[in-house]
Amino acid sequence: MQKSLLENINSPEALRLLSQKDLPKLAQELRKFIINIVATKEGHLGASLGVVELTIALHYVFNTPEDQLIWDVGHQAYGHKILTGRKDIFHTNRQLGGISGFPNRAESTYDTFGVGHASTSISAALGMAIASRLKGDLEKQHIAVIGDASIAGGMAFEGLNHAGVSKANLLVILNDNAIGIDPSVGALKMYLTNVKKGTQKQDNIFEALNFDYSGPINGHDMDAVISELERLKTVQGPKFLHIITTKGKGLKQAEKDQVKYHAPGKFDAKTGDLAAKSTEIQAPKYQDVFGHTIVELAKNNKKIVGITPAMPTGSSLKYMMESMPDRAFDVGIAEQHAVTLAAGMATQGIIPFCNIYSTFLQRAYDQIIHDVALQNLPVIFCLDRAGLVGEDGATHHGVYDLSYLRCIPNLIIFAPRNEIELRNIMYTAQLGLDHPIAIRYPRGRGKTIDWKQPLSKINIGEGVQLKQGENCAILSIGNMAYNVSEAIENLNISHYDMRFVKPLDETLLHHICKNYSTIVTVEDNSINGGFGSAVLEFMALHNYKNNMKILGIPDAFIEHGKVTELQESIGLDFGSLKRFIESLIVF
Ligand SMILES: Cc1ncc(C[n+]2csc(CCOP(=O)(O)OP(=O)(O)O)c2C)c(N)n1
Ligand SMILES: CC(=O)[C@@H](O)[C@H](O)COP(=O)(O)O
Ligand SMILES: [Mg+2]
Repeated sequence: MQKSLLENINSPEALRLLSQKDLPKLAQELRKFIINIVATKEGHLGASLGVVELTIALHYVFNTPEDQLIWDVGHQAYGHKILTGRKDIFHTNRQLGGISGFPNRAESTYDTFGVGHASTSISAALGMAIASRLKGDLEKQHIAVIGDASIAGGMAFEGLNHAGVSKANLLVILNDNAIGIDPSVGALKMYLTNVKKGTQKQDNIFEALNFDYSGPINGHDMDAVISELERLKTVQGPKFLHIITTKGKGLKQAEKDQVKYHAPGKFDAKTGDLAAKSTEIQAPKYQDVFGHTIVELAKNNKKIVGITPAMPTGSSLKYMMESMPDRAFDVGIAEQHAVTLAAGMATQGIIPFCNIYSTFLQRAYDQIIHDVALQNLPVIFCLDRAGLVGEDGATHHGVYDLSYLRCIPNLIIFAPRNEIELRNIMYTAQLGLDHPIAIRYPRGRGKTIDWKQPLSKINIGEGVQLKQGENCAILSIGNMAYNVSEAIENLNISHYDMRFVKPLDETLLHHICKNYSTIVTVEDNSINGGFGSAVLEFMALHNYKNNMKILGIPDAFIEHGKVTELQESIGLDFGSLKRFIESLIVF
């Protein structure tokens, strides 16, 4: 039996002691290691498999961690983590208390920049490179590795634009596999395809931006990649290396179905086959309720269009893209553009459903205020993955939207407690509202098997009572209603689903404040400035002096883990809620 190379590699120093001819074998072992662990522990797969040779070559050629290596998004950095001292704990990836699924400065000196959101690497690497120059260090290398979908993001272009006129010692490596999570889109993708085919007629964009451009080269040819990196190491100023790779390289199914194997869930490490799906009838994912309902509504309302920035599969807008390709738009990783595009459409009487993950909408904050709300354009925002998302962790939890949206005039904010409410608010919004609306709903499955009920209109600003009791009133928002319902099942407590964070149901709130001495709000948003804060402001304005408690995401970044574990860790699971509520009540 041949000796394992990976077994003895616990740092890039050890890697650099290997002979270059052994590196392809190491690549094979690294792929196998990643596949074996992701098969059972889950996580992102295809992206890391695609950059195995590049990862080895980078740590082999450059003097990491002294040289600064920045991975864009970071979902492709599993090989990097394994080679930089985290092999033995890699099985804890994305689990509570385990290592993060993304590079994280707190975790390792090799993780030079925290990532998770796309298109940041060029700016960050340029910042580091300029800092090095200012400190008189002209030897240090700064390398940004960015994918073909992420380089189309506005921030990446801003970084390239600046870098091209700097003298910074920056190397941008474009890892071009022609796909993001879903196939890459847009004119830049067409340009890159033409470069690969050798049919590009115009000037090279990157050369035109003043970069020393090389490529495209085969990113799986270890010797070719190493030799080009060695050459680039000696070139000063901004450099651009274009490599071509295959997402999912080394696992047949992952190469074939690159969308599914971006993050495939559990699979058989030997065969690559996905784990069998449960045959039990399950409640739908919220994303699918959105995806099917928009198609249903759009069939009857020709003004409806759908917009997603690079998440057709994740948002399930793919159903509309398949059935109505002219009216559903994947605009690439371009949240800012998606919002203003929707605003432009709304000025012309179109009804845009702009679907963006809560965490990624943070990118488009000014556009929501300046382009949508200030002009009171009736854009319908569907904010998926609101609340705690689980294993993606701090970079991806959608726990700020209620706070950052609530202060914006004109905007209606609604959180459905279940699938039926999501359908009904989508129906209500497309009937025509005088304002923009943000509808925020969680990742994963709901609980309503029989969710496809006839559509009915929701009165804007109206909350509902779910349970009558005495002693205390619990006010929840969104699907936190489930945890609350379970927590108070055997308690004599009232429960209200307020539904709208804005406008608040003031009639209902006056009633609640007059009838209950203790009020508790429950939300899966930050306690700073969210739903509870809105209720508290109402109470202060009207001089109510009730005993008031706000439960939600504390003022801290929440790590990764299962949603139930994370809820437990911050007292939002039903057991903790029950204990908390019981402690408030004097029996
Ligand atoms: C701002 C932002 N929008 C969307 C996403 C979701 N997302 C994560 S990876 C990804 C695709 C990245 O594609 P690419 O850059 O080509 O890298 P690859 O997966 O092909 O290695 C997307 C859209 C994100 N992380 N950040
Ligand atoms: C890396 C990244 O940003 C995406 O791949 C994200 O992990 C997708 O999240 P969902 O699994 O919730 O679609
Ligand atoms: Mg790609």
